[in-house]
Amino acid sequence: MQDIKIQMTNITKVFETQSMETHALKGIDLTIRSGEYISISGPSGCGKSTLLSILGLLDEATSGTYMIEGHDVTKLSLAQSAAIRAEKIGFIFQQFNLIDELSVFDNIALPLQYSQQQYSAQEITQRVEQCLECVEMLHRKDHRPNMLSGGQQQRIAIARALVANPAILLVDEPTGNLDSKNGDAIMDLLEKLNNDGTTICLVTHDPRYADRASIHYNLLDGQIQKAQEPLREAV
Ligand SMILES: Nc1ncnc2c1ncn2[C@@H]1O[C@H](COP(=O)(O)OP(=O)(O)OP(=O)(O)O)[C@@H](O)[C@H]1O
Repeated sequence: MQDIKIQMTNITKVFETQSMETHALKGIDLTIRSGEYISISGPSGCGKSTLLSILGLLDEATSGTYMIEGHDVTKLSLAQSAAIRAEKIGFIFQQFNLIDELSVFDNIALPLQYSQQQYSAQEITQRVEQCLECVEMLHRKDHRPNMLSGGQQQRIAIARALVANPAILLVDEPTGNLDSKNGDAIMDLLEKLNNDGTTICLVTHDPRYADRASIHYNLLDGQIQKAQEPLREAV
C-alpha cells in the first residue's frame, strides 16, 4: 500500500461571530497517499480556503483528527505548527509572493535557511539548483523576480515550495494571475512533478484544471465527495 501523507477524519470548522455561527466544514474525511495528485473544487463559499488553511496548518479545525505522515497535528502550538509547516508543506499560491530585493536563488534558498534542520552552504546550493532545474529556470538564478514574466515567477515559487522536500504541495489557484498559455504551462509542470513522485493537492474553481488531477473531489457546502474514480486496471 502507498504511504499515507495526509489523513483527515471527520474534520469540522465552525466560525463563530457575535451574531452567528458558520459551519464551513461539516465532517471532512480525506486521505492523500504518497504520489497522488488530487484536486478539490467547488463554488464560492463552499469551504475551499478553510480546508486549505487547515491542511496547511494555518488554521485549526474545530473538531476531528488531522495526521501528516502518521503524526497527529490536530492540536499544536503556533511554534509547532510553524516548524511542521516549514518541513512538511510546500505552498503555491495565486500570488507568487517572491521577494524582489533577493535574487531568484536566494528566494528559493530562504526556506532552507529558516529550517530547523541545519543545511550546509553546499547542500543549499545543490538543493536550490536541483529545484531550479526541475522548473527549467536554472539560467535565471541570478535574476531578480521582478525581471521575470508572471509564468516564470510562478515557476520560481514552485521551486521554492519544493526546496525543503515537503510531504505535500498545497496549490491554491496557481494560474489565477496568468494568461491561459502560461497557466497551461504551469499545469503541465505540476503534472510533470507529480509524474516524478511529488504528492499534490490542488484547489481550484476551474473545472478544466481540476480534471487534470488523478482524483477529483467536489466540495459542496462544507462536505466532500469524490467526483471521479481514478483510472484502475481491469481485474
Ligand atoms: N474568518 C471567518 N469568519 C467567519 N466566517 C468565515 C470566515 N472564513 C470563512 N468563513 C465562512 O466560511 C464559509 C467558507 O468560506 P471559504 O472562504 O472557505 O470558501 P471558499 O470555497 O474558499 O470560497 P471562495 O471560492 O469564494 O474563495 C463561507 O460561508 C465563509 O463566509
